[in-house]
Amino acid sequence: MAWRVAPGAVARLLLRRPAGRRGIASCIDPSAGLTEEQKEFQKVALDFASKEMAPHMAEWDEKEIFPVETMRKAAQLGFGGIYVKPDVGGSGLSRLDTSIIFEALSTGCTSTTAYMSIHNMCVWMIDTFGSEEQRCRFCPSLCSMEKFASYCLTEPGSGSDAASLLTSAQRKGDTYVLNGSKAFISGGGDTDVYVVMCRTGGPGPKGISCLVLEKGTPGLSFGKKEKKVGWNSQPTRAVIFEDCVVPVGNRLGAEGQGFSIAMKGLNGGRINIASCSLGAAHASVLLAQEHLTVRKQFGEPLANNQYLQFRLAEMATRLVAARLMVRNAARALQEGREDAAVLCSMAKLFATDECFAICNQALQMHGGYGYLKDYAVQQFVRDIRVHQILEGTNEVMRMIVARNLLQG
Ligand SMILES: CC(C)(COP(=O)(O)OP(=O)(O)OC[C@H]1O[C@@H](n2cnc3c(N)ncnc32)[C@H](O)[C@@H]1OP(=O)(O)O)[C@@H](O)C(=O)NCCC(=O)NCCSC(=O)C1=CCCCC1
Repeated sequence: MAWRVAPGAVARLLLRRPAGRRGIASCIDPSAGLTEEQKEFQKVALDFASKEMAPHMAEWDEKEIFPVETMRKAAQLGFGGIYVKPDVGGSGLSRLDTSIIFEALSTGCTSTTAYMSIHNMCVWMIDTFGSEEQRCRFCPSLCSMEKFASYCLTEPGSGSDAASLLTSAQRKGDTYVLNGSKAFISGGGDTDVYVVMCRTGGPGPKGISCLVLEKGTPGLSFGKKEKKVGWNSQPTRAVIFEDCVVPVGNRLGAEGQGFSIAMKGLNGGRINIASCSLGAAHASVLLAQEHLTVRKQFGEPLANNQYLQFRLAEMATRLVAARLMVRNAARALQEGREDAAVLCSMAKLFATDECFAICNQALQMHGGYGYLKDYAVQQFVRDIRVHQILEGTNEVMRMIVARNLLQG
């Protein structure tokens, strides 16, 4: 019997309405408890993921294709500025709605959806902290994904210790002169708009400002395309600034507000990335479910093996727990609660760790087949591994939670 699974296997599983035994809704159904409206756009996102993304995810990964046209199609559905205000082209949806959409899209291609989440974070930052003129200048073409954005915080010498960044912006009349470099920039080189955290004042967080740069600015250049374990449908490059002249009118917020803007962007970013992990884990559970049912060993389906049944039950339980954490944090952020930033960190920590474990277990259940590129499960494992590292490592997430508990 041929076991090889066509690249469209995930799409086929996604299109099947998730159902448990005897027609009772599956316990991992992501639409459980949602409003009718949320179920509606979740369905739109799942359909898009299964028809427009899942059939191509292996090719985008293999050939390192940044699927610009597919993302533009997604933007026509409102996914280019999901939590951006409607007057500048956004969809004006809530953080919870956003999480539901990213979870659904990620089942079709986690790497592409993760880039879209970063893009959405950048547009939200401009929408929220920009002047009317800046909002009108940048947001419409970003929401439609005619243009793409990159978030530039990390530097070769500052990762977790983000407030020690060195890229400098020296004020000269109505302009800043920008010098320095950024590392690991998603979309870098292929995107049009760069949201850059840089130093306009003294050391520490209060000396940081946020500038928006456009591709084509003299002195703006890019490093080589990095070779990565996953996230291959989005390019990653260093971004280099050599005497880049940026108008003062491109600064978001006041001088010294940049670190706060960057962190507020990341609060949402962290639950968005966690949502992408949920999608990958959901798809992996579906793949494992199917494999256990179809694959026979010792004369019977693997699904009859109690050890594997227990592992599958654990995977489903961890998925549902992670989803609850993410949705709880999304609600807290939407309500502007004081504990929102810490809850976002807890959700990012829990969901990205748990979902990686789920995907990895799904791969294990596939035996040797799980290690073959013909099977989608390995791509979900490779794509979400990095979610434990970026938008704040999970060690930094633990630090944020511990600080909250011990320092008030
Ligand atoms: C938590 C952290 C380690 C911060 O520590 P310090 O002790 O230096 O700063 P501290 O004294 O805690 O704070 C300064 C001001 O900042 C406000 N604020 C902090 N967090 C937040 C927050 N979450 N929300 C709102 N405000 C925040 C804080 O209140 C304070 O302001 P105040 O003085 O009170 O007015 C921070 O640096 C961090 O988090 N690192 C991870 C970086 C990190 O996450 N990269 C990821 C880079 S992006 C990335 O990886 C990507 C990859 C793929 C593409 C997309 C991006």
